[in-house]
Amino acid sequence: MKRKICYILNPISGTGSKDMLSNVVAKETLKAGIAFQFFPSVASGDYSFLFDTITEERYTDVVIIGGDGTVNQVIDSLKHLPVRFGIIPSGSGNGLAFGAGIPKTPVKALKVIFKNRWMPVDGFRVNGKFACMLCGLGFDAKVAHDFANAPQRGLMTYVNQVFKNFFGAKPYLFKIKLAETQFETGAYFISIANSNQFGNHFTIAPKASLNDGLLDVVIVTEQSKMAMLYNTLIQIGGMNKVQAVEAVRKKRGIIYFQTSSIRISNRNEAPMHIDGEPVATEKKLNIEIEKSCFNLLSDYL
Ligand SMILES: Nc1ncnc2c1ncn2[C@@H]1O[C@H](COP(=O)(O)OP(=O)(O)OP(=O)(O)O)[C@@H](O)[C@H]1O
Repeated sequence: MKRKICYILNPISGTGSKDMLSNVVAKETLKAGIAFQFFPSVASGDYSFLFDTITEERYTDVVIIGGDGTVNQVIDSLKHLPVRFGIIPSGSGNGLAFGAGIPKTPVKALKVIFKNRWMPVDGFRVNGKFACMLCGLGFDAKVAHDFANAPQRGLMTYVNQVFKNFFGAKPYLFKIKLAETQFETGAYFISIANSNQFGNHFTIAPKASLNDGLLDVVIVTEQSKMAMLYNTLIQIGGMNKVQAVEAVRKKRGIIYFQTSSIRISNRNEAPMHIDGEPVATEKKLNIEIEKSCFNLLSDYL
């Protein structure tokens, strides 16, 4: 079947000029001899208006020009259609794209798309809500909420929000429930990761794979701020080993394990984000992997 690309471009993601970017994309796609059309992203995140167009006009690929929030919304809306998804990273973090080895430079990202190689990727559900990259509770979610209210996007705004929040950060109380064990712990934040990173190559879950059927859970427990900084560096550096799930228990420092499902009682209603987008938090969370639920254009495998 002849390829036809539906580009969905978010005009407000990240900080770069979208006019320049769409010109590059159009020029390179024409050069590659592939039919295409641009569609704007929508703030509601509901792309059902594209169902008929994609089916009737036989689009084979949907390529998102945006960040993780847009990637989440587009894939959640359209993954039941027989299309492959691609990403031209142009958000502030780009955690899924970078986790899948997609380059930041648009021309290089387009090369990956034109190669037409893809891999199945897992998603997961948080109380039924779709996630493809990362769900966070606590500190990083507070940062995501403040970032969403900031007048500007981009990496520098994100870094500013991290510093602003760091000194006032407090631990929240959680109960972790796994098939194998359960325990209560105070924690600054919990990351439930499918991609290995928050974005910007900040690898909070260095052993995470996009298609192993497992979520990497990282619990940064109650400890001094200095110890938290030190242990987070150890975690990012890949020196904190993944524990066997049967051996997971309450401990100081950072708890790191892999599981296909987890239940969390969020006792103090710690704030929550899904794929970097702030969402209303919930007291009881049921989180489950959705194995190989979409195909991503990537030559990473
Ligand atoms: N046309 C639009 N107008 C206003 N907002 C939009 C529009 N399209 C999408 N959005 C919103 O833009 C927000 C941010 O998008 P996105 O996640 O792509 O960028 P980012 O936050 O800068 O990057 P990242 O998530 O990688 O950090 C999402 O909440 C999405 O709903």
